[in-house]
Amino acid sequence: MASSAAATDRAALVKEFDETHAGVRGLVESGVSAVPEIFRHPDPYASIPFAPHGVSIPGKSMICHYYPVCPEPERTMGIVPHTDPGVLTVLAQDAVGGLQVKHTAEDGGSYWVDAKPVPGALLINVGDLLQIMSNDRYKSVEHRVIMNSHEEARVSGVVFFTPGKRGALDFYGPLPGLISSENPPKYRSFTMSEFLGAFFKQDLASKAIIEHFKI
Ligand SMILES: O=C(O)CCC(=O)C(=O)O
Ligand SMILES: [Fe+2]
Repeated sequence: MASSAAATDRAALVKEFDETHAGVRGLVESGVSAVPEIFRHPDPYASIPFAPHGVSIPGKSMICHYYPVCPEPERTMGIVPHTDPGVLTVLAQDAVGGLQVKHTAEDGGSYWVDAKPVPGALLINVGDLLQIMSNDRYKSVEHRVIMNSHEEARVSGVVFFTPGKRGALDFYGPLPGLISSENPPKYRSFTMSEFLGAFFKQDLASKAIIEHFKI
């Protein structure tokens, strides 16, 4: 994150620029070919461990899924049951539907519930890392996609948020503030490279990562 001194300097420079009334067109007309410093924003996520990842910020990745029309949808699966490995997932689906979430009832029995498409809505999934960081306060959600249409292809867009800090000394595990003698850690700590290594070694099996780091 930029220091407050740097932020103040930038604010002063922007004000000075505004007062010239040159505007961006003025800059172009005077032949400026590189983006001036005042238009370059400091990375607001630089000091945040769970930074979302855009063009240059590690920790966020986007996948778009295309599920083609299937002549026998009941004989296949769009995506097999799994939990997402990261902290949070943000998902947008079209109107075709097919996403299902596993619900476990109080008697321990479980069944699949349709996550019906709602126009304009984004769906947020808790991932394995959030389950670990919260020491099981939040549980990662098991989900799958069934092929439920004979006529229409399905499209979804998914953004996975994972920690941006991936150094050899950046450890993850249950957050210290949540741990006490009544609530001892249920998971050991690990680096992101160990976590991602464990994820890529397994197939998509639900909760496998959670089990891997359990104490
Ligand atoms: O397509 C969907 O609705 C779900 C995709 C998904 O679960 C995933 O990419 O992890
Ligand atoms: Fe998923």
